Amino acid sequence: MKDSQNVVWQERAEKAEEDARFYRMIFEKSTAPTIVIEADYTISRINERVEELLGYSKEEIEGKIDWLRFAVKEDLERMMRYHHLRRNDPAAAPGEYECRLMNRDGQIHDILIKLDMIRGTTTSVATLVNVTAEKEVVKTLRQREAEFRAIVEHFTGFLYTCHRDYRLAYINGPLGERTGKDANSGPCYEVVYGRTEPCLWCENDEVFSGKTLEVERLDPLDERWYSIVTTPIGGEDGSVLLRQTVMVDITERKMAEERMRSRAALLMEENERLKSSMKDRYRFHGIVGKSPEMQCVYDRILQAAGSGAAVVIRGESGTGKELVAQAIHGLSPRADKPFVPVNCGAIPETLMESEFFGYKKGAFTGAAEDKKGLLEMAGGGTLFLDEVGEIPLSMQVKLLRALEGNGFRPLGGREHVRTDIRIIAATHRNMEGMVAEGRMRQDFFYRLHIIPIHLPALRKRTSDIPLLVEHFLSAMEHDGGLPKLDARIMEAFSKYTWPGNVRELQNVLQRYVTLGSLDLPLMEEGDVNGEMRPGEIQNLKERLFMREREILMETLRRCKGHRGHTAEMLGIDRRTLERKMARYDLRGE
Ligand SMILES: Nc1ncnc2c1ncn2[C@@H]1O[C@H](COP(=O)(O)OP(=O)(O)OP(=O)(O)O)[C@@H](O)[C@H]1O
Repeated sequence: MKDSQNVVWQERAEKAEEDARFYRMIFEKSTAPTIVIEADYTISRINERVEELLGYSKEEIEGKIDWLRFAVKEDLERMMRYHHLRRNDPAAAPGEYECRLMNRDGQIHDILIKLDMIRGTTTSVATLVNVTAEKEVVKTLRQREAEFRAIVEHFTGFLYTCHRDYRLAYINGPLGERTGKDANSGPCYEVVYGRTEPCLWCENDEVFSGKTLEVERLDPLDERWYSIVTTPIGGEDGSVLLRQTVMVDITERKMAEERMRSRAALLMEENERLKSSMKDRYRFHGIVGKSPEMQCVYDRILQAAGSGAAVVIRGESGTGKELVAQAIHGLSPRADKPFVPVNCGAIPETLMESEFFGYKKGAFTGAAEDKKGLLEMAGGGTLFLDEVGEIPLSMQVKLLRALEGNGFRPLGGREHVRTDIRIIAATHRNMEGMVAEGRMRQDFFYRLHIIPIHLPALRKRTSDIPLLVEHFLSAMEHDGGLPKLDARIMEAFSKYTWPGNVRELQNVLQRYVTLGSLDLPLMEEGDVNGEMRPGEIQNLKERLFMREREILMETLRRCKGHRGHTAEMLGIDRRTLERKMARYDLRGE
């Protein structure tokens, strides 16, 4: 009997031991750091997670270290208070609270402690939940909220949020100042817009269905224009909680637009007037000619003037390319800004950069003071690049960069300069051919070749010759009136090929007025001089004069206007050539 009793007790003891092992294992392997605290603060047991959290081993802690040893100074008093309360008046002690514990390395963790007493003892069990990361997130969110609040408060525009029923939830400082009211003063339409009912333009339902809306309106309260952007503010479940409205004063922009619009309307009117009054246009902004070819040119000029895009004027030398460029500029909104013509072929390659971009004092020997470049000089206006085909490839890249809005740096300068210029280019060369031969960059070509205008050679529009003759002769001063040109001469004029185009015609007539003789070099139909002035024989001096001029013109033409080459071909120095060109009124581009 006694033996069987022993067996029962033994079995019970074994079961109890097994249970204890089981619970011990659960305690040990629990994923939450757990500690057992005695009444005198001693830690009697910890699990593995506590070892990880506090950096001490079981052997170092259990029965040896005081629980309060890990508490930070600021929390100490509170933790002691709870410890006693829990043992004397358990209902009054909090079941969980937050505190900060310091580990072996001095690292501080934010811990949420959940505590319970072991019934019938003065021992408590505490589970420690490390909430450091969560606390950090909350802290960052708070910081961010404070930043946003500061931004919103300092935002110079007006900002408010309101509920679906127009009740205001928030108004920012500037709006409060403007209205002298706060968010509790009434619905948005009353406080912000001084109305007695919802604004007609307010799409409240649209915004609460998730749409962002923008309107521009003139506020009758202060007669200023506002851009009003209204956006939904959503809750986490995707519903719209509030409507946020931002109002930015755009009065200046609106007025600038208005000025532009009226200027454009004026220009349109002017263009229309010009078009209608010139069904049979004989002259157009200083350009003379009534041929159908020139009527097309006039239309293109009007188009170009209204557009602001880059223009390329193509045509032989002397066809009036610069005149056309001036007309475009004069009819465009830039008319009151500079028109800067530049003959690209006349600028030595080494000086190109300083000519276009300018330089700063001391940039190189001889740079005694700052000098503005052509791009800056033409700021707001038009830069006319005559003989654009003469710009070397390296310079094309730099110009392109400047024109694409990247700006440029004057030589010796540190800062980038950006100018707003319109480019009109001109050339007598075959630009496509130059691109194909690699002498013109393709991107440069496309940047310029937006509105091409082709100027016909004079031989292709001989119907304009009488008008041009009349135009030039009447502009030339002459004692005793102008000699008349008879029909045969006019006929000879219309048969001549005019390699120098209108400029050549102008020069021929100038000679006629000053020397009294009419001389057409390379005349195809014989010499009309004698017929024009019967009985009068030119003296040697006059003949030599004409001959020399003719030779110069021809050589310049062959050398495509290059003065250095022309001088070399003629065996004279460049200065002598230039003196003679001035005397004979020749241009050598
Ligand atoms: N249609 C025209 N009506 C009046 N004058 C003209 C006309 N075409 C050209 N001219 C005159 O002829 C001269 C040469 O014109 P312009 O300089 O504009 O020609 P261009 O084509 O630019 O010449 P280049 O290619 O040699 O620079 C100027 O004096 C200009 O006033």
